[in-house]
Amino acid sequence: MALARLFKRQLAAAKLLSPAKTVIVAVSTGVDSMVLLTLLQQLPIQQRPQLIVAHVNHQLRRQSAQEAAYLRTYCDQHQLPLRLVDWPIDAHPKTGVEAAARQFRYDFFATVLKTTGADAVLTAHHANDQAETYLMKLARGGELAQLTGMATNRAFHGKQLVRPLLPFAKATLRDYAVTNGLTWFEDVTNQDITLTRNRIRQRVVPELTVVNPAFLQHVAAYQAQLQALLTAQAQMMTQLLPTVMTEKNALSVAAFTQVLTTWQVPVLQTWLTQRTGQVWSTDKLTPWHHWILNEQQPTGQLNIDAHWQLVKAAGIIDVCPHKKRVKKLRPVEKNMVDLNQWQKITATQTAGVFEQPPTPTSQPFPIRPTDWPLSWRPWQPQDQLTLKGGGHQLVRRILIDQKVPVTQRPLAMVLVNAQGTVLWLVGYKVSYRDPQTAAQTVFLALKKQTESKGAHLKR
Ligand SMILES: Nc1ncnc2c1ncn2[C@@H]1O[C@H](COP(=O)(O)OP(=O)(O)OP(=O)(O)O)[C@@H](O)[C@H]1O
Repeated sequence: MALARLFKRQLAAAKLLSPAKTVIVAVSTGVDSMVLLTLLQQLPIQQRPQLIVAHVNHQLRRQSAQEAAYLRTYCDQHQLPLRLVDWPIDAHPKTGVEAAARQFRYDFFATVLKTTGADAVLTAHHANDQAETYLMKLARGGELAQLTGMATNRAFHGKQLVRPLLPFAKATLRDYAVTNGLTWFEDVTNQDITLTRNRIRQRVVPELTVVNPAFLQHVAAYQAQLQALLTAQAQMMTQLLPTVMTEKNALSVAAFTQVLTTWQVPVLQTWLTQRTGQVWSTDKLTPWHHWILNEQQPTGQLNIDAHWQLVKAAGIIDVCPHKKRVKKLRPVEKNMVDLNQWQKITATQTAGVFEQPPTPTSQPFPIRPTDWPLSWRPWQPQDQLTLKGGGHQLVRRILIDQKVPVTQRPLAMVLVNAQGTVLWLVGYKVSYRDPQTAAQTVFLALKKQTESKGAHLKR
């Protein structure tokens, strides 16, 4: 049948159509992920990757325990290895439960990936999920690039996160489930139309599908076109940028005005991103663009955020850190680690170093006697982590790479040893250390209590 054939093509594109590969199948027991699991099980044995089922019992609904029990029986009957974890009720935050559940889920998938040495995590996102997210982002506003949507395949903890059902409509998956007599559980919260996604799912997408039955395909086609345009724009920028930059990587106003007006804002955006390592939204850039071109104001300074300012003089624009800020930096306060104790290290983060893992997502770390005492402190500009292979990466760079919002970056904390070496950028990355060189393993754990606005939209 068409679904099975196309599905196989998706797996082949991700290079997973082989018994030599191992995949983690994220199964929620909803119809989509039960179809994903069944399609994988139906693959011919000589092509089927090794399957490991992963499930998080979020303990958010009364039927959660029933779903977990069903999946346990299902996996027993089909001889499928199952990794199941409970999200402890006392770890549920008061607000932002959805985002926190998602964070816990992906942390768990990452742990399973690491401990099993699997090649990929597979989720059952489909074309309706893609269109819903697209419409939500359209309504919310933001950068055009965000409308490109979820990728079928993206990097995930050094491996892949693959969404092989992305080309398929939910209705196609449901038909498959009914035809093949699958058992699944409906999420009762899906009926709650006060939730934005559900309102779009139940009201907007069906209406647009009445307007044109090919609506889902059209969303996918627009996203592909947009991706192609963004790629072309990025190439264009690599050609334009050198024409406007001085030897010291500042911006020459005379050269900048020679650029076609429509390209000036993207050029400014690319230049600023290269110089600051931050992403700047287009709507913020418009007034700065006017300021740069304003001949009535040949010199001056413009604060563009809490850290950076544009400086205009002698026909040159440069971007520099605020001097005032640097002077105002307070001396770094350190807090000693109490082994086997949760410690509130910031207003929103509680972390600890333990001899036994207190949560499934705790990260093992090989510790040496000379490391003690350990301390928590805010990160400093020179802080860096050791990478496997001996290289180093600046904490600043890690926060940028992980797309931590600019406002959140100063709040990040590090765990340091007695020599001041950074062992953990809390919540983001653990420094590499060869286990052979350590006497003991400790476990680094974090309880998060925050939700970032719109975090449930992140893919
Ligand atoms: N409790 C769970 N256990 C295992 N996998 C899950 C669980 N919940 C969701 N998934 C996986 O994630 C996919 C998407 O689920 P869902 O649409 O509910 O998540 P989302 O929060 O909207 O998406 P995302 O996880 O990308 O934010 C599911 O099809 C399934 O593969």
